[in-house]
Amino acid sequence: MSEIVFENVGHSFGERTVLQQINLRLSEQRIGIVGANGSGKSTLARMINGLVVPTEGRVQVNGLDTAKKGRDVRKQVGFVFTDPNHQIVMPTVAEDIEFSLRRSGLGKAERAAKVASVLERYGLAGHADHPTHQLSGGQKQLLALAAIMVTEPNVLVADEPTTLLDLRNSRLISSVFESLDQQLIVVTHQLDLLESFERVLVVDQGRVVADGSPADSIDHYRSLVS
Ligand SMILES: Nc1ncnc2c1ncn2[C@@H]1O[C@H](COP(=O)(O)OP(=O)(O)OP(=O)(O)O)[C@@H](O)[C@H]1O
Repeated sequence: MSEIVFENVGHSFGERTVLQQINLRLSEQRIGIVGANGSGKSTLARMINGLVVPTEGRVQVNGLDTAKKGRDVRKQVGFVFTDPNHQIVMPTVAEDIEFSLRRSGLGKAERAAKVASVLERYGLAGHADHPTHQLSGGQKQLLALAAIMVTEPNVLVADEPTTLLDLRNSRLISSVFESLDQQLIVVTHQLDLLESFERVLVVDQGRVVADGSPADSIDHYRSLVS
């Protein structure tokens, strides 16, 4: 399992401090992050692959400092954005997934086999040749996830990966998450997704205010809003 370490981390956008005094050692397989809108969850998640670098302290992934080794960190950490339009780049579903393998060094047949396997796993097998712009929002979310997972990252960070999904596809993602071998860190407002996770963090006004089992953390989160 990977180890992600936050050491006295803070982040400010200009004058605005959005995260402060974050100290974490994340080595569990499945970790959830919950909290109110604007509390700093996405900023925290983006720090794990160096998309956002701390303005105070440091973040390390398996010993690599995200501020200094961003490229190497991103080879290990796949990131799925809330809005799949941010990461879909190719005209068709299969091409988009294959695009992720362009630097893999794999031959054409191996790439095709990997693409076929993730299409199947993410419920997109019937859509291989569909234009990506014609997919529904939920199908785009599945495609964005498939295009990251085909690269087999050590860590997957997903920022609200089920917001656009119907019940069936949300269950599909839930079962995919349960079967992943990789470390998984999910920011979500869908609390039932986290029931089987090892650890859940609650972020409130830029701080981690609870950190424990899903039941305890979710109780704490509920108490913040009641
Ligand atoms: N690039 C940026 N420049 C300035 N402020 C930003 C930027 N990105 C985020 N913020 C601010 O940082 C704060 C935390 O945002 P963040 O997206 O991390 O919250 P969140 O907990 O993920 O919220 P949500 O649940 O609504 O997605 C917000 O007040 C937001 O306006």
